[in-house]
Amino acid sequence: MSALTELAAIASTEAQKLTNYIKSNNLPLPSFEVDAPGELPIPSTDEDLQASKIRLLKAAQDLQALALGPAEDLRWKAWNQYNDNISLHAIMHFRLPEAVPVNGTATFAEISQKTGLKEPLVMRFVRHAAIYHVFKEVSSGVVAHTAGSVALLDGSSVRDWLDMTFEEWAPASVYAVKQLIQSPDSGEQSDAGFGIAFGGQTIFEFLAQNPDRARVFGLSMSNFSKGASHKVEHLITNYDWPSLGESTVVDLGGSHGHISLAIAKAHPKLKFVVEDLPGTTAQGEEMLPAEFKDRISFIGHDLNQLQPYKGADVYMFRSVLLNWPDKYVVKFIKNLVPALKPGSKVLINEGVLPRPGEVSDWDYKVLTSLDLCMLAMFNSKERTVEEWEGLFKEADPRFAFQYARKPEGSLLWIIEAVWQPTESP
Ligand SMILES: C[S@@+](CC[C@H](N)C(=O)[O-])C[C@H]1O[C@@H](n2cnc3c(N)ncnc32)[C@H](O)[C@@H]1O
Repeated sequence: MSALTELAAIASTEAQKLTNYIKSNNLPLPSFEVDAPGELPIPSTDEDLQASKIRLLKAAQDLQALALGPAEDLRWKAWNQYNDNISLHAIMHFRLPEAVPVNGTATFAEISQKTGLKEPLVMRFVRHAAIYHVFKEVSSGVVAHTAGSVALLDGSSVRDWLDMTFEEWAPASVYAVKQLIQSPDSGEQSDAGFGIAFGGQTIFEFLAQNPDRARVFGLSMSNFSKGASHKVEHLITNYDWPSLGESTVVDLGGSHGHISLAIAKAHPKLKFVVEDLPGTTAQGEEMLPAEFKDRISFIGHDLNQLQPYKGADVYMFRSVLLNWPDKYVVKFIKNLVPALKPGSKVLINEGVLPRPGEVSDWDYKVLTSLDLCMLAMFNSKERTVEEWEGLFKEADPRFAFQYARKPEGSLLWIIEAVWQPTESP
């Protein structure tokens, strides 16, 4: 068997297995049509089916690479990644999805009239995006939605993510390598690719001055936390919250408070203090449902300053420290010390960089690309377990590192250290 036929056989076997499950459970089959399911309808808890899906994805990706050969594969990968995004970015920015009725059609001229984008440009963007099933041209010049274009409608979960990717993350990635040439030894966020693209600002300085973009960033984080690998449920069910009783948890870099809110719903005895930069916490306060106002409060706080809330039981960093170079992570942990009481826990819920083969191919791809994204955006990185442990030691040897474990299906690990001031010098 050639590698090509072997991969095709794997793809066929796995696709059949997934289809059998979907059919035997009378679930909707995946398609590009407007009424297609939002995701492959297989349970996130079924490891066997999830592994099957990952083998299918890997086989499909490798098939394309082999069918093209190495030079052409690289040529088109690099080229398409940039150009595909032009049509998608334009479709999002000029709100083309809103200009087409979900179960009807609109002409290029009608879309142009509603969006203000010139008709020839509407045609170019729609025809290009339709290649990857975002819209379809049902007859010449007449456009209908697909599952992909519906996913971009206002209020959909992926829209903010794409918005943030196009507006902030993509320009940063273009300059990632330039940063390594200009300032290879820098330990500063402001030197990252983002800084080169945005006049020396860090993303957080930029967001502080652009509340509209801060809102999109916050919503993206909240949506990301709903994706299978970053679901907050992994943290809710795999950390021993019940043993804390009536405790207070400080959620550092807690954005609009969506993580605290989700944990608060599941564990009614806990109280939360969400800390973030003042603009973000002000937005979070506005968005907080009234029934949680007695259990969730907000403090505008810069991680660079000493921790203002003293004596909490848990200080939690979730998806925060990966944004910072090592010296800042050490500083942020040190800044907690004067506020800690013996037994206070520092809980970290962040990615851990695995070695090749330690996690599925899909997870490995997500984590390594997140690692590079951290480089471009923040001059930072994803870390190994040993690196996490080392950062606590460097911050203060009186932290007792407890464990780092990965909940099943989650890309975010649960890492805990306890403040034990009497046990070490
Ligand atoms: C990647 S988001 C994570 C949000 C949330 N914890 C989650 O899991 O979805 C990082 C957060 O850190 C906040 N942040 C960045 N710099 C900060 C600083 N100097 N002080 C406090 N928070 C900061 C950002 O505003 C943002 O909300």
